[in-house]
Amino acid sequence: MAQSLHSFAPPAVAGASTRRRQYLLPQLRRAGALSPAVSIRPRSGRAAGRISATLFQSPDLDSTALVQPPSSDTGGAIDVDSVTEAELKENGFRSTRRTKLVCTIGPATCGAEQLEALAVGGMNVARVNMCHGTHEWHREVIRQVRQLNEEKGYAVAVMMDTEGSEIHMGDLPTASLRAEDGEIWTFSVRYFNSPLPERTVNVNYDGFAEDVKVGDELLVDGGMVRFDVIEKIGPDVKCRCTDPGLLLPRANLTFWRDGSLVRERNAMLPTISSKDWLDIDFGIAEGVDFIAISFVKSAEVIHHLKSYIAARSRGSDISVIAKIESMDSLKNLEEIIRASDGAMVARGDLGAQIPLEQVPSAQQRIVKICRQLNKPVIVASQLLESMIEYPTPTRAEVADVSEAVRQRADALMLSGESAMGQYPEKSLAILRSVSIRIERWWREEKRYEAMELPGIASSFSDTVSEEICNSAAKMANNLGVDALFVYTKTGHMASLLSRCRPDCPIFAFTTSTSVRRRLNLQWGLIPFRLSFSDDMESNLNRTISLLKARGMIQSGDLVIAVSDMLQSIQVINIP
Ligand SMILES: Nc1ncnc2c1ncn2[C@@H]1O[C@H](COP(=O)(O)OP(=O)(O)OP(=O)(O)O)[C@@H](O)[C@H]1O
Ligand SMILES: CC(=O)C(=O)O
Ligand SMILES: [K+]
Ligand SMILES: [Mg+2]
Repeated sequence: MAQSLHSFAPPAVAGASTRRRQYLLPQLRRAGALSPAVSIRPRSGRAAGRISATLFQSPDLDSTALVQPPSSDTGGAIDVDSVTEAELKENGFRSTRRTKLVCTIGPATCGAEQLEALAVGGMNVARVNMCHGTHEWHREVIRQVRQLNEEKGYAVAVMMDTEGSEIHMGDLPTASLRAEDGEIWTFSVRYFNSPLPERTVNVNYDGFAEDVKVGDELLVDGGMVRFDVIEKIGPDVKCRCTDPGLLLPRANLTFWRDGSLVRERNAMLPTISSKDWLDIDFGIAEGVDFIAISFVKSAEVIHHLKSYIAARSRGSDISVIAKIESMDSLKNLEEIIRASDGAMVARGDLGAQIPLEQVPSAQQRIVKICRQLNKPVIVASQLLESMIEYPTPTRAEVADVSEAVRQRADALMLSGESAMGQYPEKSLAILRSVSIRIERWWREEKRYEAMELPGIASSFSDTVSEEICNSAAKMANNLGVDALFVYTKTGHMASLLSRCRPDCPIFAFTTSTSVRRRLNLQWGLIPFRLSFSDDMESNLNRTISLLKARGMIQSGDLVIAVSDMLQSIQVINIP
């Protein structure tokens, strides 16, 4: 029997069903030379060009043969996020933040001024949660972010997070309701025409009243508030509050029996509901950069969605992020991450599905697998939960943020802290300062972790890229260079460098604004948009003069450059 969820949203349009044909994704193949070449530029006088340290270079890749007319739309321009530019100028390369920051946008931050304050404060990605708000509301947020990017030179990417078909409460008559110890509340699947009776909340899952049993424990938001089920009356389930607390609109519900999570027919619910498909169509139409899929159970759903996106939005490169927040997703973790473009450790719901004490090790495992498979990973939920109400974090929260940074997660995420909290900007500032401090401590202590980075390439050309990036990152550490430069059309080489988590920042030059925004989620990357040719010599000369003119690099800086056109490693002393 098909299970159904009430979406508490306009009814799904007929035809937008979940049954879609599966298409095979054309494998992205990077064109490029296969021959690795290592060349070293003299520490002074760049005009001397590439000198004889070339290890191996095929004759047709001779630098003179590579000169090509620059692409037409070049201008002389180089685009970089204005916040990063200011940071580079002020503090120099080394002090830039490597950990990326995602902010959930909600009522506290949806205005233009607040969005700009977050952009200035270092928000790399704005997340909108489709659990809340209307398409009009989300469209307006996305439009404002894009406008800020265009007018003020930020490069904030947009992530849409699907609702997913898990069981949750409906909307509430007020922003929150407080349940007190011993109170009797009704959880109902009934449709109420008029305002909800007192101490009553809706449940979105039709099978709820049938599935729960008297004696079950009902957890709101993974245990923030708890109830015992005491009686079932048709569509109504009467519960006694045992752990008091605040009920928030659409809070997640789980029920437990004899110490384990109950997964009755709700386990059959689709990962992507019909409402989610409508939201995904909306996200594609609005050109979001990332779509995060809630409650992923298997790799199949990711393949399915990726082929759908490829068919619906030719040439677009929306990344699909798998949210790891269920037992099934942990069971199929590696294949899910392989299929996705990135993952989120969604600790809120994860902590409601597995015992809380298992969440830290799950986090560590997810972060590690993502790093090995070269997928960006976001650590999310409750990082600074107390800052929803208070202007300073608890010591324990700072320790939690530090641990995620120390694990070298690509990104940290604010949820309620930025969506509806009292101190969104302060919360972001805490993430920023803790990230910078821990990153620096790590470098000072030279705590190079001995993480094995397995080969992930599927072709010889990719293997060459991987070897080049691994070597370049190692050279960068050993030589103490100031920055790595990578010229990359698809962003792949940039992510391979990021995977190595080198000591210095990585300047990633890419020709497209969408690749540039996507790279914003990855550890240590400073994405620039720049039109470049296949002639690395002229690319480098042009980049160096553009960056020098803008005060982002200085004479005497030492840089290592790699590219996915000419597979080489160059050591450059900025003249
Ligand atoms: N667009 C919005 N409109 C109103 N409130 C919002 C909105 N987005 C977030 N919120 C509020 O902020 C809180 C935290 O937001 P967030 O999106 O991170 O929820 P979450 O429960 O962590 O995520 P998920 O629902 O994906 O598990 C929500 O519980 C909600 O109260
Ligand atoms: C972010 C999210 O979905 C969670 O923590 O559950
Ligand atoms: K969600
Ligand atoms: Mg969740």
